[in-house]
Amino acid sequence: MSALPTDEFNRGFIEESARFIRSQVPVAPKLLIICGSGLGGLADTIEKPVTLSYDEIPNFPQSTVPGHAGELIFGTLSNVPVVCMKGRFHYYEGYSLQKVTTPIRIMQLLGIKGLIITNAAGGVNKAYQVGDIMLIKDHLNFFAFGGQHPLRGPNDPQFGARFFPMNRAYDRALLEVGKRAAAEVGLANHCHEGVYGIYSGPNYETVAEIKYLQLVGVDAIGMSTVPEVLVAKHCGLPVFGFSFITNKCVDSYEDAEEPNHAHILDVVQAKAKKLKNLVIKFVEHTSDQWL
Ligand SMILES: O=P(O)(O)O[C@H]1O[C@H](CO)[C@@H](O)[C@H]1O
Ligand SMILES: Nc1nc2[nH]cnc2c(=O)[nH]1
Repeated sequence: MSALPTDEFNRGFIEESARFIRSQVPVAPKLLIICGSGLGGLADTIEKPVTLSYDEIPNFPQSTVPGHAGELIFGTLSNVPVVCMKGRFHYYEGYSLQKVTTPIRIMQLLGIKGLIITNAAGGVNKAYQVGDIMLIKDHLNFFAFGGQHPLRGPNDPQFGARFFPMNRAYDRALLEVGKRAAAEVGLANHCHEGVYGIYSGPNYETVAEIKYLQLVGVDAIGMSTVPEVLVAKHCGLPVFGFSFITNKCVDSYEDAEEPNHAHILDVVQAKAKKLKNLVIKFVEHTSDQWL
């Protein structure tokens, strides 16, 4: 059995980060937006931005992946105080799942009331096209089937209960708002509802793995999101999430296409404006809920 990283279970460790952030930013955020690979541009829409670099914050992990700048952007969107994480952490970077998810707990201590989570993902569902978005209605946590969990270890009841439900992890009402917002920004014909699956990475999937994912009902595959959603749900935060489909997963040995991170970042860039508009509309429609 692997050793537990004890500092990450220590509330004082997280409180120290929260205290530092409080001393630097004038307004406490109500909503956390996590930007997926290449999606950091979502933060450009924030008004009166205040930037904190991850390396200034005590105990905060550092971004190591291209397309993840490593900055927190505080400000407002539709009058809602928000914080945008331009850069998230992944298990394949070498972080424990506890470390991957500490930002959620830090932000909860700062007073956030909800989470918007985004990612770049491969389209497993054959109907999905590059450039589509998938509103996340559920996930398949392959890590948990293997006994890997960010909440493994001592439970801190001040954050949440040891045993907690996940069957409504992706808020149904927020998902409906997301659908409406997508239609309003011209994405109706490129918008799906589906199941996100987590794969550890850092490699992309084999053909056999993609065929397996198709069989078990995964619509989009990535290397993130699930640990953060687990910790958000544990501490009672409503979650809205979407995947941006950056590549079609290869499910045939005859297909010579290969996924590539630089190309994935380019694909996100090409659709950046629409995705920003989607987030703006979503926050506009839900602002009352966070204030
Ligand atoms: O999930 P995000 O952070 O968007 O990134 C996705 O893109 C990277 C692979 O290209 C992986 O990190 C995968 O998880
Ligand atoms: N695991 C995985 N992550 C991705 N992120 C973006 N595309 C992909 C993909 O095809 N597979």
